[in-house]
Amino acid sequence: MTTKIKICGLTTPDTLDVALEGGADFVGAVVFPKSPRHLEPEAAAALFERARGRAKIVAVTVDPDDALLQQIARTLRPDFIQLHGSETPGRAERVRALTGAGVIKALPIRQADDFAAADAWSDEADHLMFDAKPPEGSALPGGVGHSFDWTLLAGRAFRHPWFLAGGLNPDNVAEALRITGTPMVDVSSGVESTPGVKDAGRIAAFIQNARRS
Ligand SMILES: O=C(O)c1ccccc1N[C@@H]1O[C@H](COP(=O)(O)O)[C@@H](O)[C@H]1O
Repeated sequence: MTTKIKICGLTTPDTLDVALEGGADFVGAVVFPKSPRHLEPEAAAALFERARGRAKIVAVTVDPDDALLQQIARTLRPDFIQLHGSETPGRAERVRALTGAGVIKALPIRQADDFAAADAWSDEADHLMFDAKPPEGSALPGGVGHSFDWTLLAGRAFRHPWFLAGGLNPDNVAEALRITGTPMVDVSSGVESTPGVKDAGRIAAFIQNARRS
């Protein structure tokens, strides 16, 4: 089966177009003011309209309150809300009701027992995303280019197609696919020249290398 690809934290028309022309399946807008990739919902809506119907639009959020979810639903109208904070499974139903979007839940992984949280989400999330636990003191829960030990995924099965995230880049995505057999990959800082600045060549190379694997 073809690997599904999500390019996250896009902030410019040029780099969004490279992702779309390369055939990205998901494109992500980060709505989190502490992130160097942050876009206000209205700005994200204006930028991502060109992606509608071409790739699934994902709003990446961290513990969003109801008002923010409603604002995102009204403006950006994403296909998915990515929950990248300490949301509980009980929150998913409310997220769906407020936004009409599907739910991607990111779970931070450092060691084998971190996968225990996946069980409680298996009925609640459309897709789980296994991302590396960020280093101590990091201001961001994701988007920091940190990876976890991919062999921790060996022999695990999940109810829905899931994403591998954290520290992926054009040079390691083939190996990540070989080791984990993940059906979906997600990348942000690994296709940037500096934090928050996407690099068109790296986006194209990432997609090409993921597809070739
Ligand atoms: O990208 C961000 O700034 C961000 C902010 C807050 C929550 C999540 C964020 N990014 C997500 O983290 C993954 C992994 O990032 P990376 O590839 O290791 O840089 C990214 O794809 C986003 O889904």
